Amino acid sequence: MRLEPSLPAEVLAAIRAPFAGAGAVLTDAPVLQPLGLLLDLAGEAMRARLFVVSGDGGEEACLRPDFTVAIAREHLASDRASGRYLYEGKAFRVAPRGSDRAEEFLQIGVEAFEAGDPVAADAEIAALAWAAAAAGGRADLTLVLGDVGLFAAFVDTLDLAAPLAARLKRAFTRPRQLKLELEGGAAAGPAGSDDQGRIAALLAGLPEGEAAAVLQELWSLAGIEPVGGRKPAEIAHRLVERAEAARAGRLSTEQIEVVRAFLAVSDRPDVALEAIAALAGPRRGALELALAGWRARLAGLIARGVPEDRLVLTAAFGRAFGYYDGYLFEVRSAALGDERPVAAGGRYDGLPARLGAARTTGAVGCMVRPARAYAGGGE
Ligand SMILES: N[C@@H](Cc1c[nH]c[nH+]1)C(=O)O
Repeated sequence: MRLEPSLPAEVLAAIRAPFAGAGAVLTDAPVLQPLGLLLDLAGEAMRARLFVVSGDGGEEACLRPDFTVAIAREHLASDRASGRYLYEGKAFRVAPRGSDRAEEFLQIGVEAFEAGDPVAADAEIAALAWAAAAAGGRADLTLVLGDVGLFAAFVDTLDLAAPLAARLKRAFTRPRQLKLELEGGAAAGPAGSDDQGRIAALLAGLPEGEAAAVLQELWSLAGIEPVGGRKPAEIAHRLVERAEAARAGRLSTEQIEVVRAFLAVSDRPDVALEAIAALAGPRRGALELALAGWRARLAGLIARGVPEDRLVLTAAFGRAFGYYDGYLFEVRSAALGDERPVAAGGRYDGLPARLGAARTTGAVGCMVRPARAYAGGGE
């Protein structure tokens, strides 16, 4: 496993210092995490990056690729209504093929599970990440901001049929699906004329239980049985979904153009927000609200000392972690490039509920990678 280059103790102390003022409790989290859960919550895109560990007979595990899910689990187990946690420890990710990235690396971070003004907390957390990253001495940093929710709010302005809007929103975090939607091609929604499309359309008219029974009957009539594959109920469910997607239709050429224009927005935040507002369709209410939130968030960031000329808002910005559901960001160094963020974070309000939390608060956090922040280092 490739290690990071070490950094001078005083630099590490300087990078750590901003976290000391965050009012968080120092917490430890298990290095081993349940593999299935991590894939569910961190996203399939993480699979290739996980070190999988198998013990004797036990549940399959992986080395923590980051701390967010691990700390959220600790928070839930503590049964506290709210909490703010500080962590410092190693995380582990398989380096992409051909890259010389460290696979075992230090992260310092904070995760906050708190009610209260989310926009203010967003600004506080991103400013914290910025301060820690900048303490490493690099003069070439930018704070790239994005928002998983902004795309959804934008799609809602377009007045699309509900199933099409839902499909498009889901595609935001799935680049291949999004490409299909924006090519307007046959593959975006399955066509109704191929064989699968016909069966799907027929089954979609039935309750799912009955649709599954029909499939079973078809198989026994034909004297076949699918081997080792999915159960009839699951197949029926998928076919019904396909039929619904097909009925939802596709984006028109004009709509494709507007969505493309939205996704191409990447600029100084005030300019980006203007551009997005100008692209909005007739139902702009929800988007206006989101844009107002962004103005407040940006004002908060600047008030907390992040230089305005280092901010970029990128509408299409996403991260490989699947748990984000609001604003998210990376602090990047021009010397290290886009693939090696120095710090990162964002909001993931939905994660605690997905972990089984009965009561939930907001959830937001960030981490810094000291070895990358260190101006004299190379990782
Ligand atoms: N865990 C994320 C950063 C983060 C912390 N909290 C939310 N996001 C990472 O390693 O990139």
